[in-house]
Amino acid sequence: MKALYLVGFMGAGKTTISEELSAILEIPVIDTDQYIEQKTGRSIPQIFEESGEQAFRKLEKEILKELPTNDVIISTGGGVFVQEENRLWINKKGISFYLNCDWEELERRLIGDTSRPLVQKSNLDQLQALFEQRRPSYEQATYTIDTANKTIHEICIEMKELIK
Ligand SMILES: Nc1ncnc2c1ncn2[C@@H]1O[C@H](COP(=O)(O)OP(=O)(O)OP(=O)(O)O)[C@@H](O)[C@H]1O
Ligand SMILES: O=C(O)C1=C[C@@H](O)[C@@H](O)[C@H](O)C1
Ligand SMILES: [Mg+2]
Repeated sequence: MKALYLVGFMGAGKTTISEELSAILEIPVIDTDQYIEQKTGRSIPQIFEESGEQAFRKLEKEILKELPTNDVIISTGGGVFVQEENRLWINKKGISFYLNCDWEELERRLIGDTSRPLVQKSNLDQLQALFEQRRPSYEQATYTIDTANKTIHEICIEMKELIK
């Protein structure tokens, strides 16, 4: 089976859902953020701080092409699918799922977060503007999954039905 890529904004549930989907489908999962941290030995906030966002975007682009493209679930960082080159790669090599979540819910999940550099440096209006700016990119995924009022398990079953 082609790789399944989960895409969407910070807090949409990519990491959480990919872990449950991995257990249901019995295929491994790779989280691009965790992969970059392991590969570089640095945390994402550290990479942003020491090398800047552009260096992080370059790393994302590089590692995407190192990852397997069969029998795997890839949970992408929130900015991966925004870069056109990455989008083209993902949609050519695999099946992408946009986890669509309304802004009010994302805001609730992101308030107080200390692990995401873009949340640290932006106020809520700026984050919402970034979300709106990125939305047309996310909408180019193979499938859009509306996650509102659904449990993680329900979302995974919906995804499973789409690929069977
Ligand atoms: N369907 C859901 N119902 C309830 N809580 C959820 C749901 N999906 C995600 N969450 C919660 O939202 C939070 C953010 O989820 P997660 O870290 O998986 O987002 P992400 O999309 O991987 O973000 P990032 O792009 O920053 O890596 C977690 O606390 C998770 O438990
Ligand atoms: O949406 C983004 O640009 C990001 C999302 C996270 O997954 C991390 O990749 C990082 O914090 C940047
Ligand atoms: Mg994540």
